[in-house]
Amino acid sequence: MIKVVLIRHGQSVWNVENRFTGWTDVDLSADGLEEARRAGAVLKKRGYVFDAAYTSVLKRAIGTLWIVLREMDLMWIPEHKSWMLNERHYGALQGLNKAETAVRYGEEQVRLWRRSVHIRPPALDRTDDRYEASDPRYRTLQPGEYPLAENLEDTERRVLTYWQGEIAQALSSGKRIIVAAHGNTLRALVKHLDQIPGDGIADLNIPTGVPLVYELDDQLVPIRHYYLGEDGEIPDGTFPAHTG
Ligand SMILES: O=C(O)[C@@H](CO)OP(=O)(O)O
Repeated sequence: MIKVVLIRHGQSVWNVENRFTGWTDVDLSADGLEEARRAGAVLKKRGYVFDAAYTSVLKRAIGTLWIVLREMDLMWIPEHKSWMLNERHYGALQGLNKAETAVRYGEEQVRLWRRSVHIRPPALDRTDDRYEASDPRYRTLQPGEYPLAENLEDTERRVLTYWQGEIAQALSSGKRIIVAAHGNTLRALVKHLDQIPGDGIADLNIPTGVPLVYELDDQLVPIRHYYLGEDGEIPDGTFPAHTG
């Protein structure tokens, strides 16, 4: 049986400020640092060991991974970073306060921007300071590949390209893997693994800093999944919806 551990980064400073974050590279909050430390301690206590780690090029996910690996005394394992595991690009909403945006555009519009699989948030303009295509970390993107705004389907496409090209192969070759990523990146991955059609994923909110374990068969089809807390396995659905 194959196991993969997914973990959403710990709470970020923009989760606290309730801002649309996307590809903005914000730090973990004090609580987020502590969530990551606890996650590492829980994984160690439960006997988990990893051979390799995968994360995005954003410091809230990288930092979470580093803290987890430090707690587990596994800082030496190979780490693979890719923009394909970045959070969903939130376009021109990045930086705006979610509650203020709901007052301005209406709750329903904001719900669609946040949770619809098909609707994209307003696009970023290429002249906007938040358009960071020239940042060195994005130099491997092809011309036009840097997103101006993504819906969940767009995110799912790139996450699955990376999953199938890199992570699935590592899992199939027997490597024990942890993936430290983001709320919507992991929702996209869960949508794929559990074959959740259409907008069925809309109500799934993955909590920050809690290991989510997927047990998979040889074909990487899920057998079962659960969160890992201080007292052991926590069935999915017992976490309150996360709004950050
Ligand atoms: O702002 C974001 O990038 C994400 C994750 O925090 O938010 P949401 O839950 O609205 O998709």
